[in-house]
Amino acid sequence: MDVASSDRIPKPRRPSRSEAEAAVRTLIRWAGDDPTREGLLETPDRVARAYEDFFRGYTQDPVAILAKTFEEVEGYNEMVLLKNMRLESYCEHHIVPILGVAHVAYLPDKRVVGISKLARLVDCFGKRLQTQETMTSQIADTLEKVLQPRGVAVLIDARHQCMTTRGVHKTEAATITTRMTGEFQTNMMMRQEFMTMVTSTAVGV
Ligand SMILES: Nc1nc2c(ncn2[C@@H]2O[C@H](COP(=O)(O)OP(=O)(O)OP(=O)(O)O)[C@@H](O)[C@H]2O)c(=O)[nH]1
Ligand SMILES: [Zn+2]
Repeated sequence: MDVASSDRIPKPRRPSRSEAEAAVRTLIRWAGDDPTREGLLETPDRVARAYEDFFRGYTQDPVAILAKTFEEVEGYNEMVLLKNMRLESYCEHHIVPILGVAHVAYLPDKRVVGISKLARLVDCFGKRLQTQETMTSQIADTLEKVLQPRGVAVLIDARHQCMTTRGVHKTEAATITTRMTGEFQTNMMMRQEFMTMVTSTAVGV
């Protein structure tokens, strides 16, 4: 998949800050409250600022995040796994949080990337309106395209507040999605090693 086409940075005109705040006042009225009462007066401003935080991924370039790589790793060519990264995202159907963890691994082909960049990549796609399947694919496909490793594995384990605080109210239900490429797709042992490492409890101090 072409990463550029899957990186859905929105193209429509961005509304002004005052238009965004007016929209929040409309939603407050729709919810049944009065946006002119004291406790709600500053809420449109706060919500606009919160949206800048929730959706900061639209201002980030996922390819640029992975631009800097290193080759001086003494020929290290085993799996690199960053596991248990907190994932914060937002359901594109209901605009409520998707919260969970992401595990990202790759098999380097000469080049490695700074490990924090894997976390930045997860945030870049997470902090947007998403489905879990889409962001799982976007993370894996960007790593695949930019780093050109021997394989990529991504697993996301998350709870959708649209299923816990509304709708079917299945509080404990967690959704797991995976995307495997290269040797993780073709070599069952490699896939199994990834799954074992992800589920093992050992954590460095
Ligand atoms: N596949 C997928 N579905 C999602 C994700 N996030 C939310 N959904 C689902 O999107 C669907 C939207 O269904 P609709 O029938 O259009 O909306 P709805 O009436 O609000 O659905 P309910 O949640 O069943 O009340 C629901 O089944 C959600 O559970 C996601 O990341 N991936
Ligand atoms: Zn939802």
